[in-house]
Amino acid sequence: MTLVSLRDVAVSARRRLVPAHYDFFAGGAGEERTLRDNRAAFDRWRLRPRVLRAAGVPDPRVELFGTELSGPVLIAPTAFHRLAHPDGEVATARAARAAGTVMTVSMAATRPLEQIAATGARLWFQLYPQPDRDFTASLVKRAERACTALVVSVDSPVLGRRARDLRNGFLDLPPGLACENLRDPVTGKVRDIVMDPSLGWDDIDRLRAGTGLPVLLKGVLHPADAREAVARGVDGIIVSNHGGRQLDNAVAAIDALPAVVGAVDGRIPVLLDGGVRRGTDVLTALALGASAVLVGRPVIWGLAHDGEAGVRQVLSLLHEELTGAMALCGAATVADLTRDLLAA
Ligand SMILES: Cc1cc2nc3c(=O)[nH]c(=O)nc-3n(C[C@H](O)[C@H](O)[C@H](O)COP(=O)(O)O)c2cc1C
Ligand SMILES: O=C(O)C(=O)c1ccccc1
Repeated sequence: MTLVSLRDVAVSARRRLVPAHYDFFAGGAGEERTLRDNRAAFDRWRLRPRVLRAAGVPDPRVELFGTELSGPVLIAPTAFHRLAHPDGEVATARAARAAGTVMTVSMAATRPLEQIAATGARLWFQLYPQPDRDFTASLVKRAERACTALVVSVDSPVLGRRARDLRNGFLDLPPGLACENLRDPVTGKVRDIVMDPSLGWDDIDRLRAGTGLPVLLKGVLHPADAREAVARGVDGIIVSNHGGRQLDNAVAAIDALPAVVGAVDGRIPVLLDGGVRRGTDVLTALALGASAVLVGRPVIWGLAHDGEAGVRQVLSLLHEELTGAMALCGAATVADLTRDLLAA
């Protein structure tokens, strides 16, 4: 079958995955209202293209924290890639490298960070700061050797209640798979990831003070939090509701974006994830002030479909769709993706 959109890749992935694993990847918290709304909110936007701009072939490149990327679509951190494909995160990283974009490695990756870095991909590391501060510091040290930014997930003081996983009894990885970056090098034992409800701004200050890497906060939806992040010297914000997997009834990511962009007022990059499935979704997010977007599930579906090649396909479909939509809007570069291109 020829795959002409991310929807086709998702269909193929569903056929290949064990149902409980498919549900783990696809599912959200509670009634899955936020999960659905991430998509529905993009569906509501309409574009008002410009004509006769003589824009030529669009150039979608962006620069983030001093590095140039082939386009504004990055890979969001997602857990357990080896559940989708035996190569796991190594395949994802190879695809990111081929596409010229960043892969954000999840703290719950099933390959060691050093192996993922050996692909030569540009990596960011996603961190759930652990109550054991020495352990957290040691993880940050490892990330500094392999990655160019730290993404701190701040939307998970507890794990969301996900009905599909509860029903399926999906609690943990099957034997043979583990969160390799939580393995103790001496004992070989793997720690559990702790969601820390005591995490506060002081912890963000301490993390920042302890690393030279740019620090992004992932999971910000409220403009007051965005303002606080800027005041504390945070380097970037990812507007996200964790793909609808944490707080159900949380606002759709694209609906939360404008107020956050307003609060940040250009001082640091604002990225977005949640429900990005089309080039026109990327275009909409950038027109609303995002510097770039990330995709979570589509990457998993690509992996399940065909490993590295499947993820490459997902990234190139989005790239093709975006450049096509830019051309049709008369946009030569991402700087031309302005608010006036959106109807209403
Ligand atoms: C299966 C799965 C696992 C995830 N694991 C993590 C994780 O380990 N850390 C994290 O910060 N976010 C995690 N996320 C959230 C993603 O980073 C991202 O916010 C979300 O998937 C974006 O929505 P999308 O899937 O609609 O693109 C996960 C999402 C999914 C679907
Ligand atoms: O963050 C998530 O959404 C997620 O599914 C997860 C699962 C296990 C460990 C860490 C994160």
